[in-house]
Amino acid sequence: MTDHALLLVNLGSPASTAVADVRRYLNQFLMDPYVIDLPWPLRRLIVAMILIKRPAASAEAYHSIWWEDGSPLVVLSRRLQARVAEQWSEGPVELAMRYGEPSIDTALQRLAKAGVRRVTLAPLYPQFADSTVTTVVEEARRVLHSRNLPFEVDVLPPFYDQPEYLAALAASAQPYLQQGFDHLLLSYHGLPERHLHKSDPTGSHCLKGADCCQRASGDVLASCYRAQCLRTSSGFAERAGLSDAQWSVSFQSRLGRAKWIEPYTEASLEALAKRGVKKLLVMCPAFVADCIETLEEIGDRGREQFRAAGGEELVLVPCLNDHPQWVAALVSLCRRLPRGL
Ligand SMILES: C=CC1=C(C)c2cc3[nH]c(cc4nc(cc5[nH]c(cc1n2)c(C)c5CCC(=O)O)C(CCC(=O)O)=C4C)c(C)c3C=C
Ligand SMILES: [Fe+2]
Ligand SMILES: [Fe+2]
Repeated sequence: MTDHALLLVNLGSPASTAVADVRRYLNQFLMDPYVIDLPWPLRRLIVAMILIKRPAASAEAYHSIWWEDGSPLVVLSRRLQARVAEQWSEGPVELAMRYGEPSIDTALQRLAKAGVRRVTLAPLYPQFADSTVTTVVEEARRVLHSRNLPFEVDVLPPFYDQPEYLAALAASAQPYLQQGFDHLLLSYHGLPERHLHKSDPTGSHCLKGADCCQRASGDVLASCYRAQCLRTSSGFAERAGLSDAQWSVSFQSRLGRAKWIEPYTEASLEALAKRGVKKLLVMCPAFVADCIETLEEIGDRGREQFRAAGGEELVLVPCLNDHPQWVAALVSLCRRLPRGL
């Protein structure tokens, strides 16, 4: 069978580090109602305000991490696509970005031209969030409908607790853990608390007690990003042979004034340094490819914050990128887990 395609989808990056390109990208990203989940007029107003200063600041940050062949996130996702294509014998492997290029629309049209019959859509996010997974699925649904594409489509669900994924994460971190360290911080992309309340199907879970995410199960666990981050963390720590005292979890990349899920990475970096941690490892398991949020926010600014608070060395553990065990895990997950769209 060679007519079963795989469509890998990551978040996307600006086309270049020019302020105009960063503004265009941020506008598309932040106007997504799954990202800023407010009624259109209010969202338009807030995004217009963000777009006054942020494009220039973000362009500078992108410039500091940009590679000769483009955005790290896009370059690394392309490498992953190439490695996965070597193992996916069922059909073509395409890559799309939710924002910017190549779009989901372009990729699905390419697959239609290639004559595929079935598409497995793989959002490259281990943990569920409306702002990542749902928006990818809904955009694919919109394109399929508006272009009347004839595919059978299934979707890789979040794989935050899947053994292949956790084993790949542990294998990729192993060389760094072996170097010795005082503490490991698992820093995940943050989310506004409001998003967690919205996705909670019971209306009774989420942030109402200190350990609510730790105790989550069933439908609640399936929709709670924070709970899934905690599961990834404990699953990873168990496989890596870490004791509870050796690691902790935090959430980075806050934007705006709303309350985001805690603890915040900035506060954790400072608290760990003040507690006497000298050598800190940081992993970012919400991202499967290194990007501005890992390289610049943690690798540059986070390192400075940690040192300013008295820490000595912050080592950023690379994301899974195109690690061979991750490539094999992703192929295996895409064969084993997908459910109908
Ligand atoms: C309301 C704002 C945002 C939400 C919600 C959000 C969720 C979210 N994002 C990722 C993954 C990535 N985000 C990236 C960059 C980025 N994220 C936001 C805002 C929200 N993200 C902004 C404004 C930016 C742009 C950079 C900046 O100006 O600071 C990236 C990196 C993209 C790159 O080009 O490198 C990723 C990846 C997840 C996983 C997530 C929810 C869990
Ligand atoms: Fe983000
Ligand atoms: Fe929760």
